[in-house]
Amino acid sequence: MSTYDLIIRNGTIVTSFSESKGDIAIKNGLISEISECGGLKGTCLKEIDATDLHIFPGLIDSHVHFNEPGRTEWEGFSTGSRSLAAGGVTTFFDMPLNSFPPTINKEGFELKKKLASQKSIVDFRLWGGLVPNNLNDLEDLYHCGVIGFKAFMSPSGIDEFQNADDITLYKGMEKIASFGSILAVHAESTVITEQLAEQKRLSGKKSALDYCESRPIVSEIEAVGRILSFAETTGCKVHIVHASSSKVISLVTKAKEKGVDVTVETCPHYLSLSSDDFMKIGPVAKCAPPLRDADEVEALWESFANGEVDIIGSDHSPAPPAMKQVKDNDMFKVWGGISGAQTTLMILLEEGYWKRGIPLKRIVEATSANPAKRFGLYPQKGNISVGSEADLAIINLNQLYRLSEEDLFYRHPYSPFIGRTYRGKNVTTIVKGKVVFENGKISSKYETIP
Ligand SMILES: NC(=O)NC(NC(N)=O)C(=O)[O-]
Ligand SMILES: [Zn+2]
Ligand SMILES: [Zn+2]
Repeated sequence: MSTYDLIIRNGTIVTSFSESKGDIAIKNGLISEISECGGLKGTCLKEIDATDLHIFPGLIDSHVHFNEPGRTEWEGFSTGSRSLAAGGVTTFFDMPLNSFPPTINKEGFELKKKLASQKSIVDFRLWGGLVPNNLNDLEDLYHCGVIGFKAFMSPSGIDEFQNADDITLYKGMEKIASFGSILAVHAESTVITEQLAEQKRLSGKKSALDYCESRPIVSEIEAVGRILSFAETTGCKVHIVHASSSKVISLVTKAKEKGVDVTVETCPHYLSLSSDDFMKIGPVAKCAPPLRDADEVEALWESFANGEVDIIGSDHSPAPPAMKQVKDNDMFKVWGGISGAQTTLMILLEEGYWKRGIPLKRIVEATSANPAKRFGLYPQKGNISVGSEADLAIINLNQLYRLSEEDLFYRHPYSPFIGRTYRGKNVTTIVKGKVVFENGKISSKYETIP
């Protein structure tokens, strides 16, 4: 008779391609058996009854800014990873900024890796940066094991992480293609956004609406078109992050049809908040690209439903509260970034599954299977199958609750979603077989923040 570390019984197991009831046995951090309910024979150290609950592969959040080292007071791996665990996320990919130093060379990578290994309670990978003057560091970063490279096409808001000019992009992409790696891009046009911002400044216009108008959808379309042409020429794999509009997504779809190796991410905030919400909620909802109007939000859901959105990432990019407050009535001066690491799944369940009838399989695909596939982690991650890592989120789809500040594990517990009501809550999170979140709490072993 087998002995297991953990058995989860009677849950509905959801993957990107199937949904069925069953039991899951875990040993040494891996899924060692899956059977029909009641079919598992053997003993175990711990058992979880998942009757009436759904089991998803743990989410993979391929886009967070935890800002450690250097700006740990903005977030950090301890608080950031706990918020992910609460939200059912079992792996994150940390962006190469806004940490100091940024992850643009081997030293920066090793330092961040050490800190994340000590402090994170979920699994992680690190992005490397492509910035002007670090072309000679890309190969080292690749050998360090970066999950991919990230570049900005417009200013990042952080002096030590400069946006890449076209030559840096093009040459960087030639190199990245030579290793078979991938470039993720923040695609907004510097020319368009800076000219429009300057016009607003000269006419004294600084409201939330003015900020949105200074970063129109066409600015994303122009930048995405440019990066796609570089991708076609260099053969470099490209991943467009935080597309705010279905118009950007369809540009990517057309490029895929032409054979360009490109994928696209959008974020829960673009799917659940509009520019009108931004006017009402204020600076906590400021991000770049900005929130769009309600018709755009609906069109983005269409792109999500029909599979054109490959990946959902949170783009969790917090800052200290003082930087998220309006000073001099000027929205342009507020830090651009939304805190969303903890809320991805609940938003997709409420707004997608419950309100718009999006199948759970599609949600699993965009939050887990696709990021695992795109970044070379599938099927060890992103799936529930024998031999895959036991990264799981156990979800009560019917649990109704109102999000409050006390629910948030962030270093600074603000969020544009506070006060909203959601159906569907992650109740237990398992990372490589270890229960890190249970019954609405971080497991006692991980409670103390280092
Ligand atoms: N420096 C940042 O963290 N920027 C982020 N800020 C946003 N999206 O508002 C981003 O991903 O571009
Ligand atoms: Zn960005
Ligand atoms: Zn980001």
